[in-house]
Amino acid sequence: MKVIHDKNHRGYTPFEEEILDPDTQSKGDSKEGYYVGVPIPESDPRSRKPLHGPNQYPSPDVLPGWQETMDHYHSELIKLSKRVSRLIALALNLEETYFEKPGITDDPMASLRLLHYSDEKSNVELGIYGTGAHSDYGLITLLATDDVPGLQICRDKTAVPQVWEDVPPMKGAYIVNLGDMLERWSNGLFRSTLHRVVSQGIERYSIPFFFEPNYDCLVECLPTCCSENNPPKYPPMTSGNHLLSKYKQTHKGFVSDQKLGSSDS
Ligand SMILES: O=C(O)CCC(=O)C(=O)O
Ligand SMILES: [Fe+2]
Repeated sequence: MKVIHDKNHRGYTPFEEEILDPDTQSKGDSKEGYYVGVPIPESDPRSRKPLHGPNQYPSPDVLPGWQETMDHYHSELIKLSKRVSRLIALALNLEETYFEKPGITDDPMASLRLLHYSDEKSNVELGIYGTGAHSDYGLITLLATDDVPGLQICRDKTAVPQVWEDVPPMKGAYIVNLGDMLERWSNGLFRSTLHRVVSQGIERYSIPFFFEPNYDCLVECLPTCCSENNPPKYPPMTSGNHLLSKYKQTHKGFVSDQKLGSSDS
């Protein structure tokens, strides 16, 4: 297929291509998806960075208006994510626009993903999931779902055994999941949400929007989140390296080329 998932992490991913919890799952997630990122033309110098480049759009003859609709929705979700980030900044005793500052999310690596789950029923004992347990990688995720249940969260990631709760679908609302980078920035004050999809044997559609900081943004403990008695718990890391290492672990089909600035971590 021409629009298959490419080195810039855009396009189509087939069923079972992603495996979000390799330790627990006996096979890949029973979902297919389509990634749409920030559209960056080849002529733009930013396209030399890993995970940056043009989107893959189906031909307008097949899906007229699709490109315009996706690009518009994507850009609206960036604006909404920034508004939500202001609440988080205020809660962390930071300037309201802290996360919008140059170098943080002024050139974000935001991915919209159109997901379709098959009617395969999940089986927790056999390690078969719609989506294996994971937390998202960035700052926040805005998740829109249809009215088919299946999403579950685990409030306490460290509890043994883990307790999973259903998240009922809510019309017209986004589910906001906190990501790993926010957990690291806030020194664990905000914890990234552990979640999974246990499919009920009914097809399901969802659209997560992953709002991730600039590729080169260094995510390190915020000054308002540490003290002498509460030193930083996580080493600093860049947003880009975190994403690249996660994609390599969880996507069978992901092969990033060695563009400027990419490194394994
Ligand atoms: O389909 C859902 O409700 C969740 C999907 C998800 O967690 C993800 O793609 O990261
Ligand atoms: Fe997720």
